[in-house]
Amino acid sequence: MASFRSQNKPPLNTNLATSSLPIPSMKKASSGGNEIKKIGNGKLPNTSTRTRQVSITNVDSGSNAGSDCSGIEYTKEYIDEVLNEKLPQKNRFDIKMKCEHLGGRVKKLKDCIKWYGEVEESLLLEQQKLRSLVESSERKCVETEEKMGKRIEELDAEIVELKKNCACLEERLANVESEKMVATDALRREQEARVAVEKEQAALEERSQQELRIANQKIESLKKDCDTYKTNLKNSQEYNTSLQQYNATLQKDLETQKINHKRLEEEKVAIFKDNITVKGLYNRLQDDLASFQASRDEAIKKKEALKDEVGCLRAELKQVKDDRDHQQLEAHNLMEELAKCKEISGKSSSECYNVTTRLKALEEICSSQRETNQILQDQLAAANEKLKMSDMATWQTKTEFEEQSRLVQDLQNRLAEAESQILEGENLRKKLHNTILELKGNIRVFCRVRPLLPADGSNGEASVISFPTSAESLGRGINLIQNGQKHQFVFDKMFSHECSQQEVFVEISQLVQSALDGYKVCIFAYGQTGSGKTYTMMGKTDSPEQKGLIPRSLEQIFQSSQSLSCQGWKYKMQASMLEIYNETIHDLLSPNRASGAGNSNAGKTYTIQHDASGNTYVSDLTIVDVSTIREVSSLLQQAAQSRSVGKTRMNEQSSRSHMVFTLRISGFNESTEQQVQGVLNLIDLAGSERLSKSESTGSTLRETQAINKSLSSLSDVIFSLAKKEDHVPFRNSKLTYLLQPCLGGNSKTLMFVNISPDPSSMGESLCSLRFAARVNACEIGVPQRQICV
Ligand SMILES: Nc1ncnc2c1ncn2[C@@H]1O[C@H](COP(=O)(O)OP(=O)(O)OP(=O)(O)O)[C@@H](O)[C@H]1O
Repeated sequence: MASFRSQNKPPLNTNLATSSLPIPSMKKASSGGNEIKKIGNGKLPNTSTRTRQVSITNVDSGSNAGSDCSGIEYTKEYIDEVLNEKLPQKNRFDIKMKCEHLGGRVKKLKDCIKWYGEVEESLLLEQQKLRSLVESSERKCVETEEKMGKRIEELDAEIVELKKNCACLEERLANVESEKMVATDALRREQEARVAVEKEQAALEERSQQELRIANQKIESLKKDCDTYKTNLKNSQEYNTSLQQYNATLQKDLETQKINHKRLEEEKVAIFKDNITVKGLYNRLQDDLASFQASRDEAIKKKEALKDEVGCLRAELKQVKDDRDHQQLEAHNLMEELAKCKEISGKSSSECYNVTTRLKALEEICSSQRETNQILQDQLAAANEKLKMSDMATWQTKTEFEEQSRLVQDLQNRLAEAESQILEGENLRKKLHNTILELKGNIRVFCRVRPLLPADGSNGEASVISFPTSAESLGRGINLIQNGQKHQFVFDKMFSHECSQQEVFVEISQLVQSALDGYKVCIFAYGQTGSGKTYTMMGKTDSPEQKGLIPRSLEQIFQSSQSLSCQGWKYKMQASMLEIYNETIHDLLSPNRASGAGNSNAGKTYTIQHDASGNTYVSDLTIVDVSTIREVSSLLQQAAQSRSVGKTRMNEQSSRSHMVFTLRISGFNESTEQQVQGVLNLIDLAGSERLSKSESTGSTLRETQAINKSLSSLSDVIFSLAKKEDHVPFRNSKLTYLLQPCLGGNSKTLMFVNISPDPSSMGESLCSLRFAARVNACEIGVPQRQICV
């Protein structure tokens, strides 16, 4: 500040110096011939107390023109001298001299006055200049002060800032100092430790010297042993080679097991078909048997009726015979009576007539009785014939029935045998399937390429996807050509565009079956939008051939649970369905949603929780008990209607959310008291897509961003698992947190990567395939069965 002031202060003395009036010096005037002596103290007369010097040399010489005062310095002493100058005594009375003397003095004084006038004038001028200088200086001073004020304010602010910084630095200093103290402590401790270590080192060195000596001795002995070791090493190498061979054999065994597995699968399918045929035959025979039994019962009934009829006829016949006998007896009596009458001809003719009439009547009755008897005899014969026939039919039916029963028994035995074979095969299948999964220890990946659609706008000729035919990647590989460069990928299974929904399902049916055996199973479909994820998972429910994996899996689960009931298994199943839309969970089975009340589940938290045994729960989610495929189908329909679907440039009916279907299966075996807890998670992910390609805007853009974010969280989790990092970022998105138990290790997980064959989608297809290849290489551990006895 001080220096600033000094820099900006106007140089006041500069002007004064140039215009300074020197005090008259004691020089002698060069002209005028008057000798001037030093007078007074060299100061101006009382007019000024200033010590400024007045010099005649600085007065304009022009102003002294006509006077002879140039070169004279008019000091006070000089004026006093002129004033006090006395006339010389000798000329006191000389008037002329006196006049001359006075004239000279007057002239000197006049010169002096003139000089002073000029000096005054110049001083006034000087004063004016100085005033204007002072004013300008004052103005400058004011300006400078203003500037300085502003600067002071700025500097004050800077000071405040600096003070803050200072406080901050002080704080840091304090921290640093405390750290320094800690470090000093640590250093001290380290130094102590170092001293201790040094001591120890010294002791160790001593000991090591000793040990070195011993070691040298040992080396000697070891050298001897070395030869022995070399021999052992050779043996070990041979052993290693044999182990490698054994490993190769195991690999071959695994391959054989796989082939066996496949064969068993085929056998199982054949047995299943046989079983179905036998069951059909059995059912037909059962129907036949039932109809035979019915006809036998009918025949027995008929026989009984006929027997009754024959009994009746026999009773009737007996009655008729009795009547006839009675009539014959009566006729006989009458005949005897007639004979007696004829003998007694003396009796009246009228009596005779009566007897004759009665006889005739009796004969008539008798003949009619005979006719009736004949009819009854015929009827009886016919009834006997019928009975005979009926007996024969009954015997025939009985024989047929016995034959059928034998056949049924035979079929039942065959069925039981087939079922036990199926059971054995099933157990073997489970064992092989689990062994394969344990050997693989990773997420399995199946790839599916959808057919070209008219909407793709490309023709098949421009095909950029091909399937290798080499032995090792047949049915597993896919080649993709982009910009003339070929990219090759191999997965666990490859489904070309020609594969039907049933062919795809056959490959996952064992996995689905594992859910009934108490495993956690997770199947999810990944791929760009419009690549066929929803088609693969849900399919077209209105067409039986195009049903997707979800309905087919559920059908299989219900069928198997029914067939396992003969082994004592009873299952309870609970279904739930949710979607994750814009990082928010929505309950797809909520009654409010179904009733079209929109998302009126406000207040529901839907938080994801995992328990200690790796089961996942979502609070407030609707869970429905299901026991038939029909119930589940209606739930699937309800959920499909509730799901958030939109139209993008890439897909007319694009799923804008991740849909998760969960079926919890609790099984209990009454005979073995075994209990299993399986979970089947079937997930249709939202499509990955590039913002630029999808041309999304507004809310669709937000949806797309949310989808891409959660899919990128999924890939972060997968890559973190692949790198076996300590921290896996499961909590970065709702999707990954929900799938944590499936991705984290103890479940059987399968990913479908869906690919579009459209050449314009090759960029996305390549990204999807690369991601899938990383997923396939990701080891997540061995799945565990949830079982308790
Ligand atoms: N294997 C296939 N056979 C016949 N048509 C298929 C097949 N896969 C997909 N499609 C058809 O392709 C179209 C898009 O399929 P889909 O809706 O399943 O794709 P997506 O991957 O689920 O899309 P988004 O992620 O947008 O929901 C549908 O019309 C579907 O019927």
